[in-house]
Amino acid sequence: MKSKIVVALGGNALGNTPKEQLQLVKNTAKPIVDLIEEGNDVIIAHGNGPQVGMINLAMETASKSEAKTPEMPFPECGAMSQGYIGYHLQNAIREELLNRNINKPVATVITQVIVDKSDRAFENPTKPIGSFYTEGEAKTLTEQKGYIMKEDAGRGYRRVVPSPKPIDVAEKEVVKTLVDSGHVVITVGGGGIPVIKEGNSLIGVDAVIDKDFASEKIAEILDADYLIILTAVEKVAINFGKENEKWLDKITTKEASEYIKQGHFAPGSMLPKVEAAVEFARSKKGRKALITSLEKAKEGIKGLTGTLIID
Ligand SMILES: Nc1ncnc2c1ncn2[C@@H]1O[C@H](COP(=O)(O)OP(=O)(O)O)[C@@H](O)[C@H]1O
Ligand SMILES: NC(=O)OP(=O)(O)O
Repeated sequence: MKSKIVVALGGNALGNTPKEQLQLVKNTAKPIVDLIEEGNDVIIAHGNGPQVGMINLAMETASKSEAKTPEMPFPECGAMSQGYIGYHLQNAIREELLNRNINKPVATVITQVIVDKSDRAFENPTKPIGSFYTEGEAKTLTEQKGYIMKEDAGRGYRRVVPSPKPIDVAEKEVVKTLVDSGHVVITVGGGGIPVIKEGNSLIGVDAVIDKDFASEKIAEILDADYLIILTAVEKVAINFGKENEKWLDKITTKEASEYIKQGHFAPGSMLPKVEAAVEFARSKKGRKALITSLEKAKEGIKGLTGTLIID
């Protein structure tokens, strides 16, 4: 049966450098085109943590160097990350479609996502961006650049920025029109460029929206049947990494909420995925969310693997 599917791509779908990304998106395009080939309408969202951090640091370093390039505001760095990732992704998907003789246009929509300027997240930066650093390097970055650095799920230190919740998608009508006319759309890249609404103006703010929450928002707006969050693990686990680790096949939103309360999911990594999945599955009868790996997406949608979250 044909479904409308929002696919959220994690860090492993894109890598950390332009060279790595250009290579990795070729693989990323395959499971996406598998879903399209089976007749589904597919909308693609993706993260931008490493990329927006890289762009911001590079622009800041260049502006303070002898080159004296203009200072680049943070929201513009977010927009650059959407364009750069979208460019690679749309070309890879276009090529994979053509290789399978599927004639479908692919486009990236530069997407702004409206946030609340009084969101408490602005007072408590939590979203990791950029590269990983040692504790010593992190201290130096705080001293030299004033960055707030935090330990990221046992993987090293990263800069953190505020991560407000998405309220609405400014370009939603454009995205709907494109999807309804059979186009493959890449949208809410990096969670969308965070903006606040002031009268008729949309004003960019220094933040990074979590792509799992933004993907959930656009999936609701588009009345999608499925939210598929693709990451580095095939399934979600309770007691992750412990002796009594248990991989989950199918859970209800009630069970998932209980596991969230018990602290089974790492903040900034698995927690937003499970929270977004629960929100989507609860938003309308029949909606389902699936968390699985990029490689297993095709099997996952057939119900053969992954963690399915239903209400
Ligand atoms: N309970 C859990 N079950 C499975 N994976 C978990 C869990 N808690 C933390 N993780 C880790 O979270 C990672 C996914 O988060 P992350 O790498 O930040 O996501 P993204 O794919 O969006 O970049 C997994 O690869 C895994 O290492
Ligand atoms: N914007 C965002 O959520 O990026 P990551 O998935 O790379 O953290």
